[in-house]
Parts: sequence; structure tokens; C-alpha cells
Amino acid sequence: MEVDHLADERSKAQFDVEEMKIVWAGSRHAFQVSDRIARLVASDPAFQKDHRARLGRKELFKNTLRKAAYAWKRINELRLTEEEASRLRFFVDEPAFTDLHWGMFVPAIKGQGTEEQQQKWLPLAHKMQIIGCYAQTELGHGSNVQGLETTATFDPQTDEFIIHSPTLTSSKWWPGGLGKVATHGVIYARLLTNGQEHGVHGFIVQIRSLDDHLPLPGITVGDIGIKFGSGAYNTMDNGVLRFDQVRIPRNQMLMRVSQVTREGKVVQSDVPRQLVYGTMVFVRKTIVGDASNALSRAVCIATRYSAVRRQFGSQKGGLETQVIDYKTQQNRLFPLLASAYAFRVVGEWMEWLYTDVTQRLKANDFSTLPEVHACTAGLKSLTTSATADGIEECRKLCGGHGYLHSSGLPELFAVYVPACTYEGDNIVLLLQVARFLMKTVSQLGSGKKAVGTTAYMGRVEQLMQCRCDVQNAEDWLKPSIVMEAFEARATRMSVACARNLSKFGNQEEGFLELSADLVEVAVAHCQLIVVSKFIEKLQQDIPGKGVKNQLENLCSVYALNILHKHLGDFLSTGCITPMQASLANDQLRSLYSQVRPNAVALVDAFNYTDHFLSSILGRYDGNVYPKLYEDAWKDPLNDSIVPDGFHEYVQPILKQQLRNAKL
Ligand SMILES: CCCCCCCCCCCCCCCCCCCCCCCC(=O)SCCNC(=O)CCNC(=O)[C@H](O)C(C)(C)COP(=O)(O)OP(=O)(O)OC[C@H]1O[C@@H](n2cnc3c(N)ncnc32)[C@H](O)[C@@H]1OP(=O)(O)O
Ligand SMILES: Cc1cc2nc3c(=O)[nH]c(=O)nc-3n(C[C@H](O)[C@H](O)[C@H](O)COP(=O)(O)OP(=O)(O)OC[C@H]3O[C@@H](n4cnc5c(N)ncnc54)[C@H](O)[C@@H]3O)c2cc1C
Repeated sequence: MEVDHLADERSKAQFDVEEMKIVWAGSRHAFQVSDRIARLVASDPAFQKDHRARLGRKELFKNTLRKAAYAWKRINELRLTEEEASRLRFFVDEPAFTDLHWGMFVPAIKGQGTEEQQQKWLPLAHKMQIIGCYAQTELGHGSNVQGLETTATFDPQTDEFIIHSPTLTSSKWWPGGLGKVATHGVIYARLLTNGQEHGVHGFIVQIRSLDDHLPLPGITVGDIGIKFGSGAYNTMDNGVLRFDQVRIPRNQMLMRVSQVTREGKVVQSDVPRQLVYGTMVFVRKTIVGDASNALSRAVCIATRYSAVRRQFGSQKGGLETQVIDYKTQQNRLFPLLASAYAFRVVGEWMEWLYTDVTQRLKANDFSTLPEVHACTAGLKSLTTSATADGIEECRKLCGGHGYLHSSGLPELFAVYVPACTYEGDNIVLLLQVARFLMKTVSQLGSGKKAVGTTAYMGRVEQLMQCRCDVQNAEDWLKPSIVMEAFEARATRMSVACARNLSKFGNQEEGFLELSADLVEVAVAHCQLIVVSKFIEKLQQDIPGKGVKNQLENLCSVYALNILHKHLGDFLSTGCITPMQASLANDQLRSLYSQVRPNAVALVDAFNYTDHFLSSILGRYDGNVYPKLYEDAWKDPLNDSIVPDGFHEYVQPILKQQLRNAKL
């Protein structure tokens, strides 16, 4: 009979876990789909993944190709919907070329292609008759997209573009799927016609033959090599690509934003040029949604293990203390648990925001685009940085055993951490938010209304002067008090930065000089968005015994922990007094006590299978020690008692020592 070592913990829960699972999934339907697909993947031996770290790169990669092909076969056999297929990809839990095909190549054509181009290319891509990648970054430039060097020169004689890599640094470098698999790519290059330059645009370029998969003439392509961590992101073929005067038909430039006529004239359509960057906005919002997946996974492992692990505190020979009962453990773990829930809520909101802007764009309303860019960039930065740091903190929370591959945490970290860099370096993205905020502040007096997530700045006069009303610790549970403190902090920091900027004769010079402060302003604004969206969510009717109460506690933990960590901002801007800061800390401690009995149930609500978690420390049944012990013996190093190489290299040293001793 299987014993549930965490049964005691589960019996303490003060809320309906099944209802919380539905809140986490987003809807009853989403929960049912997710649960069904998770089980399907977990029960299929073809999706086994616990041996990945022991494979060499070639084997690992071949294994990924096999899994991706098998996944595609199952998707077709079972006629999975897009929602189901994307859950399948999530639970298969292995980065692959298909991510870039579905996640960037297809969206780039949808977002930047004309109707005609979509009709030609999308059916091929949807049936995977071609496999695409997104090739923007080069060896010399990633963040600075306008600095890309690849050229696309229009040749009016042949009605073609000539795609060329003029320098070593213009080699495409990093695109996922490019290294070994992609047959096509959306390639970003500087458009040149009639000797004039017209900025960076996307072009569909065939890279490899559809017959023998060899590179087409003029193309040099390969993989860029092993990346951080064993296994991990090495299932992906990030690639290098060079063009030597490669010709493509004119109609393979993505022409929704600008068109090149037969004569080589460039015509701008009525959509803003920034839509060339649209695929990045789409992926950034996807990355925000995904942050809660990665963080919740790490938190699930660390929480279950913290309830199993005991150190010190035995009374009269009784059991030692569960490490989850130490306030220091709670102070590190529970804010991460709260962040996972907070990012879930903000990810949901981001989906709404994206759907809204997509509908507006269709109706030629571009008014919300700058705000959507700022929100996706800022929240991508905030959530990925917090998640990457959070996964590493969870590893430390698991002590020595967290460092074992079988804890599931090292691989999770290695796969996740590039999210802080790809799709926009997190600092570069925060500087985009800061630009947006400085612009908003500068327009406050001009009658232009601050809207959306910056609407609070419309109350600048009140927020510059308000005094926090907290008299006792419980006051910090009031949403209006928390909101005002966060809004006042973000406003005062923004206004202070704007004032400092105005002292510079040259705005760009000032922006560079003050960029470290500007990043902090952007963080304050983004943290406010997360807090406000969590609070908004709690205004809704949330069914299920105790569910809303748990979410309220987590929301308060999220906000008060940020307040504690960024106390310097709140105190130096005069938003709160030192006494009120101390009361916030008292309230936070009290909240930890309320979260404690519910902690294991709160991570059960993520509904992760043991297959997905792939962590001995995070097993659902908490049966950690026998399984760790068992697993050690499975290591290939333990296949033989005396390891290969011992007699050859080590024994002679031992023998020498023995001889020396005898002399
Ligand atoms: C195995 C199973 C198989 C099963 C198969 C089934 C599959 C089923 C489904 C699977 C789905 C899978 C989904 C996976 C999801 C995808 C995973 C992806 C993984 C990650 C891959 C990573 C890819 C990349 O990294 S791509 C490269 C990204 N590169 C960057 O992000 C570069 C960053 N730099 C920039 O964005 C810009 O250059 C920037 C913004 C920093 C500066 O640009 P620029 O100099 O041109 O602008 P500015 O002068 O600063 O600004 C001008 C103006 O424009 C505004 N602006 C800037 N950017 C934008 C924008 N994006 N949108 C709107 N507006 C923008 C800016 O604010 C300025 O406005 P002003 O008003 O003029 O101030
Ligand atoms: C795993 C992985 C997968 C990727 N997949 C793809 C893909 O499929 N397709 C694709 O096209 N690209 C891809 N990329 C590339 C990725 O998008 C870029 O690496 C990323 O945009 C960062 O650009 P960079 O490498 O030029 O960094 P850099 O800009 O060189 O950053 C280096 C440092 O400089 C700082 N910095 C840069 N500019 C500024 C500034 N203005 N102010 C202050 N500090 C600054 C940064 O903060 C950072 O600390 C991938 C990258 C990785 C790691």
C-alpha cells in the first residue's frame, strides 16, 4: 500500500483544493483539458524524461526530434485542439524547434504578412510541410534591432531581394530551430531599394532543401554549440546562419507594414512601423503567462520537501522540527508561493490585454499599442527575473538535496534562466518602460489623460502629498491602503526622475546618466501593476470554501513582502513612516502563520503530476528518502563497484604511497 507522507499536511488545509485548482487553471474547462493532457503525457513511456541529463548532445537532440515527431503524430491521431496541443507541449516539458515554429514563425507571418502572404504560407506551416524559425539576432547585435547588419537589397531587374551577410558580425546567431531543423525562417534585414535604406523588415527565406534537407546555395548554417546546464536547453538547436547573395522573390518580404512595389518604391501602410516588432510583443505576453508555471513548479517542490524535511528541535526524543515551521524558511518560501499566484493572475490579465489590442489593431485603432508594449516588456522583465531568482532560492531552500539533479531544480533553473535575456534583455526592456513613464509624466500638465495602467498618475497631485493611514498592523490588509502606498511610491519615483532628467540640456544624455534610477522607477510601476491586478481579481466572486480567503492572504503576502524588500523606496519618498513599515512587517509574519497550514494544499492546487515535476523532493506522496536512496544506485557510475580508470590512474598512486611508506 502506498503511504502519503504528506497526508497530515493535507488534512490541515482550510480551503477547497479542488476549487482552487480551477482558479489556478483559469476555468473549469481549462482545468479539465489540462488534467486530461497531463495524465496522457505522464502515462506514455515515449515522453519519459528522467534520463536526459545522462545523454550526450547528439543523443539528447535525436531524442528530442523523436519526441517532437511522436507528439505531432499524437496531436493528429487524437485530433487535439490548439489548446490541447499547447498543453501537450507544456507537459512534454522539453524545449524543441517546434516552439519557434509555432511560437514565433507562425505568429510573425500572421502579424506581419498580408492576407495573400498568410494564405500562401500559413497552410504549409500549419501542416508542418515547412518548419520555420525566427532569425532576428546577429552575432554583433541582439538588443539593438536597428543595428542589425544583414541586408535585403531590391533588384528591380529580376524583381527579387538579395539577402546578404556583409560582415562576420551580421551572421544570424541564436535563433532556435535554425541550427539543424528549420527549412525556412523569418529573417530580419535592412531593406535597401534604389540605393536608399528603409529600416529593418522581415523576409521569408528558405534555408534548406525540402528534398534532402541540405542548405540551399549561398547559405551557411549550423548549431552554435552547447549551452548552460546539462540536458536543459541543449535540446534546442540554436543556430548560426550566413547569406551569400541569396535571392528571394519580392513577395517574400512580409508586407503588412510596408510594401515594396515592382519598381522598388517603398509604400507605408496606415499601420505603425512598430508592428514589425509585433511578434516580440506576442511572445513577451506568452512568457509572462509562463512565469507562473516555472515558479509554481519550483515552489511546489520546495514546499513539499520543506514539510518532509526535519532538522533540530526534538523534544524528549520526539520528532525534530519540520523545516517549513522555521520563520526564516517561511519568509523565503511563502513570498515565492504568493508570487506564483500573483503572476498567474497577471498572466491572465495579459491575455485579456493582448486580445484587446489585437481587436483594436484590426479596427485600425493603434492607441493602446505603446501601453501594451510597455506592459508586455515590463512584466516580462519583472516576472522572469523574479522567477529565475525564485527557482534558485527554492534550490537553496531544499538544502544539499536541492543540488541533486533528481530534485528537478537544477534543470528547471538552467532551462528557465535564459528567459531573462531572450525576447529582450530584462534591463533593456525596463528602460523601454521607463521611457514610456517619463513620456507620461511629461504629458501630465498638457491635458493628455493618463490611461490604462498609468491612470493613477492622473491623480499626481494627491499622490505626491498623501499620507499613509496605517495605525495598526491589520490596516495593511486593506486593499485601498496598499494600493495608495504603491501608487504614491511609483508616482513619486517617476516625478523625481523626470525632474532630474529635466536638468539635462540633452534628454538622451540625461536618460543614459540616470538609467539605473529609471530602471528602479520601471520596477516600481510594474510591481504596482501586479499588486493592482491581484487586488482587482479579488473583487470578483470566487467560489469554493475558503478559496478567496487564501488568495487574499497571498495577495497581502505578495504586496507586503515587496514593501519590505523595497523599504528604501517607500521611506525615502515619504509614502510611509518607519513605524508603519514595522507594522507591515508584523502583519507579514502573522500572514505567514495563516499560510503555513495551507501551504501543501496551495501547491497541490497546481495539479502537477510527478512526471511533470520530475523531482524526488517534490513527490506528491512525500516519500523522499527511500526514493533518493534507490535513485542513487541507478546512476551509471554505480554499474560497477570499481570505476573505469581506477586501476589505470588512481591505483598506481596508492601503490606508490605504499612503497614510499615501506621505504
Ligand atoms: C515537443 C512537442 C511538440 C508539439 C508541437 C505542438 C505545438 C503546439 C503549440 C506550441 C506553442 C509553443 C509556444 C512557445 C512560445 C514561444 C517560446 C519562445 C522561446 C523564446 C525564444 C526567444 C526568441 C528571441 O529572443 S527573438 C529575439 C528577441 N529580440 C529582442 O527582444 C530584441 C530587443 N530589442 C527591442 O525590442 C528593440 O530594439 C528595442 C525596443 C529595445 C528598441 O528598439 P528601437 O531602437 O527600434 O526603438 P526605440 O527607438 O527605443 O523606440 C521607437 C519607438 O517604438 C516603440 N517600440 C519599441 N518596441 C516596440 C514594440 N515591440 N511594440 C510597440 N512599440 C514599440 C518605442 O516605445 C518607441 O516609441 P516612442 O513613442 O517613439 O517613444
Ligand atoms: C536561449 C536563447 C534563445 C534565443 N532565441 C532566439 C531566437 O529564436 N531568435 C532570435 O532572433 N534571437 C534569439 N535569442 C537572442 C536574444 O533575443 C538576445 O540574446 C537578447 O535579445 C539579448 O540581446 P544581446 O544578446 O544582444 O544582449 P546585449 O544587448 O549585448 O546585452 C549585454 C549586456 O548589455 C546590457 N545592455 C545592452 N543595451 C543596453 C542599453 N541600451 N542600456 C543599458 N544596458 C544595456 C544588457 O543589459 C546586458 O547586461 C536567443 C537567446 C537565448 C539566450
